[in-house]
Amino acid sequence: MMRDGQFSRTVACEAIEAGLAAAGRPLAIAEAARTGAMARPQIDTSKNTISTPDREVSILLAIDAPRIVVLGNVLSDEECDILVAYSESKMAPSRVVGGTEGDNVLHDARTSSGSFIARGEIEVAARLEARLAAIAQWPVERGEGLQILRYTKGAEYKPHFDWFDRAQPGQARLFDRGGQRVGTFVLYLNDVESGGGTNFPKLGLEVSPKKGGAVFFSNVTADGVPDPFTLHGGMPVLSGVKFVANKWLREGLFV
Ligand SMILES: O=C(O)CCC(=O)C(=O)O
Ligand SMILES: [Fe+2]
Repeated sequence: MMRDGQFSRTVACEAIEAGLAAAGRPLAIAEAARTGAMARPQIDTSKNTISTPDREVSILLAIDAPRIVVLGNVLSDEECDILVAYSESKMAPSRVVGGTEGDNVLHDARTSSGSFIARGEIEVAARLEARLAAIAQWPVERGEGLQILRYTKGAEYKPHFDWFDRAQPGQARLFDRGGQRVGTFVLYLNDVESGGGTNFPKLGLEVSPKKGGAVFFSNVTADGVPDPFTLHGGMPVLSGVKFVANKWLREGLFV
């Protein structure tokens, strides 16, 4: 594409992505076919650790399909504390995507409180975003901001999918800004006294919250279609409090 007589790859990519989104096509898959790039976020689990620009992250568990990777040492204790302190002042009851207009609504299935930190809003967020981009080999520009959640005793998030469903009223328009949610990081920001694991009921798997650790899962299969085995939830907190940060990775640019 020409702009001021020069070829602009960014502008060309944006135009292609906008066209594919309008046609309802999976962006990352089509782009992967065209450029040889990856179709979904990918974590290299061939070694026991991953080097990021500023931190060695450890791999604690890896499952191929659905793709799930449990990670340790993703954040320092201090980074966790900063994110919790920063977000606590602006917590509001969590909502789920569910309105007929694609809006967010209150729902019994999700009883946490939450707040958003936009990409790069604070230095710690920017640092973490660069780290997660290195871990998942997925550009920062294809990620949403951070969603911080606080679960007090008894609070939970019942099993659900993170991907958007075109067939649901109101959800189709969520694809307009960045396409499908192809990957999820749930980052644990504190140690929970009891309860509060992230469970995958179709797999019989429960990930225990561990401060600074995380679970990553790919919401789509290698073919780019939603993976029903990623059904997951936040188990009720039995004692103590639980803080997590969610980071959702999109198939296209999230701007
Ligand atoms: O709190 C958890 O362990 C999971 C949270 C989650 O799945 C979500 O917020 O979408
Ligand atoms: Fe989720």
